[in-house]
Amino acid sequence: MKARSFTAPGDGRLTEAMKVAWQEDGFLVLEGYKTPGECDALKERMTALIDAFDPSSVASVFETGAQSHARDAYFRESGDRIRFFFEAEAFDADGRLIKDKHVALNKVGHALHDLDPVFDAFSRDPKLAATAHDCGLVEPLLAQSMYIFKPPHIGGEVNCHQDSTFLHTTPLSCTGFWFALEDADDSNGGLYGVPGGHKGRLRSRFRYRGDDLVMETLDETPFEPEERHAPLVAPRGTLVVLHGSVPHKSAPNRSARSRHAYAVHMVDGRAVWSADNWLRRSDGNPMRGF
Ligand SMILES: O=C(O)CCC(=O)C(=O)O
Ligand SMILES: [Fe+2]
Repeated sequence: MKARSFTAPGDGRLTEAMKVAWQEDGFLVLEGYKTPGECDALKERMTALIDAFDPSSVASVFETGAQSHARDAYFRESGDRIRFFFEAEAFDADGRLIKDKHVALNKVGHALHDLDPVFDAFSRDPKLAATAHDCGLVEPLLAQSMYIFKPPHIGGEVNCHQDSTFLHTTPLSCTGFWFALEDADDSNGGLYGVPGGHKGRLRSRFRYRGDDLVMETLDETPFEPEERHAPLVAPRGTLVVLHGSVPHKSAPNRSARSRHAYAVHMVDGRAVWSADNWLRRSDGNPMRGF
């Protein structure tokens, strides 16, 4: 069954019905949160960033082969930079890029919100500060941002996960703010979430153990079966708020339509940030709020 959705509040403040849905479901679908013009401006800005990006400048990073040190470092250092990650199917068996770069990327991350003025303004919208507050973040800090492409035909699946796995605090506080920049549904790799699944335990943590990045199991309980996953149908402009413990995923995109989205993940400044999180920022460059 499709998840419940609401018309976005003009000022970002949640109504009582929205607060109830957020508490019960662990996600909140707010249609029309951003205008078509705001969505298009962000897409145009990303097009310009890709125009300026030369894939051959990072060729070593995308060489195929099981363990690429360059690829690993490119990812690890991306916490306070703007870096470009390709779809696996954008390369042929010899590791040559066989798609135009504009339809070959999986995502760009993870500090667009700090480093690019257009993304900064989209992310630090006062309306979003009000929504973040009403979703329980008392001192919201913008931890990471990702532009997610789900390109036509080759857009990869995102396996079921909880976002607190990747951005851990004590107590847990990670909250995702995912914006559909294009219509997203079950025909083009749209999102799915488990209503009420945020009441379950955090299953794992992706963290440093010494110099290694590891996936540590915290709880063996499997994620809910397929039939418990509701499509989070999101027309362009929709904001989907995701509780850090709610299991969610997205399907591959085999359609001819792309499915661009932009996600900002926040944590609460009152919670203690886990120093062994994968996401690291250079010294003297702390996470900031609104
Ligand atoms: O856009 C997707 O496919 C996945 C997004 C996601 O998992 C997130 O924003 O937390
Ligand atoms: Fe996620």
